[in-house]
Amino acid sequence: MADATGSEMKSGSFMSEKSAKIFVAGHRGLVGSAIVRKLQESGFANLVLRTHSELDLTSQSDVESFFATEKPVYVILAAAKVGGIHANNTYPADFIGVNLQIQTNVIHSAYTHGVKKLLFLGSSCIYPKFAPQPIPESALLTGPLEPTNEWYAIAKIAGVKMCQAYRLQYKWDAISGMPTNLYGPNDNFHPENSHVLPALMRRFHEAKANDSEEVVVWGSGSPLREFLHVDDLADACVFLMDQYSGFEHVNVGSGVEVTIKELAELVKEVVGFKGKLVWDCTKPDGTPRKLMDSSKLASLGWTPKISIKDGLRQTYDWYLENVVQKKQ
Ligand SMILES: NC(=O)C1=CN([C@@H]2O[C@H](COP(=O)(O)OP(=O)(O)OC[C@H]3O[C@@H](n4cnc5c(N)ncnc54)[C@H](OP(=O)(O)O)[C@@H]3O)[C@@H](O)[C@H]2O)C=CC1
Ligand SMILES: C[C@H]1O[C@H](OP(=O)(O)OP(=O)(O)OC[C@H]2O[C@@H](n3cnc4c(=O)[nH]c(N)nc43)[C@H](O)[C@@H]2O)[C@@H](O)[C@@H](O)C1=O
Repeated sequence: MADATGSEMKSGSFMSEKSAKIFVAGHRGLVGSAIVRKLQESGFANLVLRTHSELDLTSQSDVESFFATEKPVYVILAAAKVGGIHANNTYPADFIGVNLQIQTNVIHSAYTHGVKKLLFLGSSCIYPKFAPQPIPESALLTGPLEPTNEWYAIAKIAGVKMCQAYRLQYKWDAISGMPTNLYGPNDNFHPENSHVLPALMRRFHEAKANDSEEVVVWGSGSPLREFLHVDDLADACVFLMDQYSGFEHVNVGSGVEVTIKELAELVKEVVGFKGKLVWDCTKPDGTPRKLMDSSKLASLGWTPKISIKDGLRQTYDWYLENVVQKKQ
């Protein structure tokens, strides 16, 4: 039965529909590739996948014809313009414009072509810069955003609201998950445009390989960040597809936060770099802290499994095998 927010609280059908056609948008990215691995491991055999060059999700007409032809039953939207603090700060028009286009096209066409359920992925940056910690879902739109990523955050907030609006008006099952900072296989290791964890992994690796004495790390080292391995996130996404059909977005975090200085020391140890760290305080720190309150997801029955130490080792092994060795 639907409640006042249009939420059908019945659940549990996704896992029993292993042959249903599922469109994972962004399947070659960090998150999309982990979701594909998880779905395949769980026995889903009818995935429909398109690379960016096969289907540009910013094109409304191409997205429309894709949905009209393929008619997927479920959609997981993991395609977006994504980057770290520098990329967000440097390309604000792309971060707001491309993300609004992708999510508007996919959400609207999915609804129009009879998709049964859609999962939209936002980010912890939707919350105010000085939100209460840990940040509950109810903190959304209660204060000003962090300026380094407000353009991206506004697009993501619009995505959450679009899912809620379609649920209210059409009783359509669109849900949103808000992941914390993620890492793992298929991350973006670009030296400037990536997130902190892959950026440092690459910088320490290259410094070790070149016998450099020091590595530059951005900012003061004092900001706190919560990291979740992407395989845990993928597991949570499948769990939400199966078990959650509510109006409100759901935080997906690990509950474990470290300072950027602690993170740098951890990555340095995993990589085996023996030199020193130099802090570049001309670079922005961004938000001081963004620990998510993931108690709602825990009360639904999901908790993460991968510790940051294990996750870092696994990611560094993946980086050595798939990035370093392939270049040689
Ligand atoms: N990484 C993180 O720490 C976090 C990520 N998230 C969210 O998770 C989702 C996935 O992020 P993540 O996997 O890290 O990002 P990635 O950059 O690793 O992957 C994004 C994917 O989207 C595809 N894509 C981008 N633009 C288009 C387009 N116009 N048409 C078709 N495909 C496109 C990319 O293809 P191509 O590379 O070929 O352009 C890529 O495969 C995003 O919604 C992001 O906001 C949330 C919190 C933290
Ligand atoms: C997931 C989230 O990611 C972004 O927000 P962020 O958490 O601030 O992202 P970040 O990983 O880039 O930085 C985290 C911290 O780390 C410091 N830092 C040190 N050295 C490097 C470094 O070499 N690269 C980067 N990128 N940061 C560095 C950096 O100065 C900052 O203090 C959003 O824009 C948005 O995309 C979003 O939703």
